[in-house]
Amino acid sequence: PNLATTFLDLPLNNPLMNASGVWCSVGSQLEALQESEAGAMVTKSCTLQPRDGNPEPRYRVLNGDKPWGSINSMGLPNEGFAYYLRYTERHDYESKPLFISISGLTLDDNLAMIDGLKDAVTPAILEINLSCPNVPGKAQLGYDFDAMDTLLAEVTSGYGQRSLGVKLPPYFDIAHFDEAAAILNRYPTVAFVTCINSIGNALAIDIDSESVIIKPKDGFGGLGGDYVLPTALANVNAFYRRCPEKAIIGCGGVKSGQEAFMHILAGATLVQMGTALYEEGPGIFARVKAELSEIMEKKGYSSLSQFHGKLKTL
Ligand SMILES: O=C(O)c1[nH]c(=O)[nH]c(=O)c1I
Repeated sequence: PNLATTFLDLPLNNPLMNASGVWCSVGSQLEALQESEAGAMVTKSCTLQPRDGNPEPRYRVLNGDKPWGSINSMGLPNEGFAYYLRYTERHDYESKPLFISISGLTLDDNLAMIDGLKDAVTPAILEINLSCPNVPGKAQLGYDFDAMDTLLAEVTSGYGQRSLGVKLPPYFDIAHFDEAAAILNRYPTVAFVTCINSIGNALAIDIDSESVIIKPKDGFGGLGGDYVLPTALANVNAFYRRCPEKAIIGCGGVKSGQEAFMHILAGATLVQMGTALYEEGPGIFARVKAELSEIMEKKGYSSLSQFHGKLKTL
């Protein structure tokens, strides 16, 4: 089977990539992704200035030996926009496409980063993060539809005719799928939607210590991993159905070829891995590629397009 695909007219050897935030904050990690079997890669969401982020412990896998997922409240630690812009200038675009993720603390910061990017001669693809759940005092833009609309109006005009994408939080209500999609569909240069970011503000408890397990925010943090797969699949399919002109990138609960296959069936063109990559490292891409290929072989599919978005209903 052939795992090759295209995204915004760019060729990819396979649909797998990292989720922003995982294994992509510093040069050594970015180089490891560059060397890995990932079909594409994305940088850690950045702010205009470097940030330390929240106090540790701020990431934990949940339920010890049999982890069902992760909880994190990193707090947007990153090396600052200039660092990632420099990486976009030294990335090997022949080997795989690069996405750059921005998550400005203010609209002005987002516009300043957009300004820095729009003149850059790099073919990096912009993914704007509207869904960081862990910056104390900063509500998620993805849950404030007016603010999201205003940001998209400003950002798309600042970015001109260049295509870009948004990283959305999970929604849990059909009316919210409808409203978010209606906003996105008013911005034709928003060429893709990445669903989902972590399920925000979950709480993990350790009964031996009778305590929370991460330090920031009294233990509240974003949930990833197996826990979020059904919600991720729903968001991928909801936006796939509602935004026929846009590509969907699936993220959430992918740890093997099985979940990658589900995301593609639900409408994802590319598939991101976060928690599973954090735990296994960049070798995961070769493993999941092989697993996805094996599933396709068994089902008699020779290309992704033969089942992409072809989820059946009853
Ligand atoms: O806490 C983080 O840094 C973080 N953590 C997440 O789970 N999603 C995000 O978008 C971000 I910016």
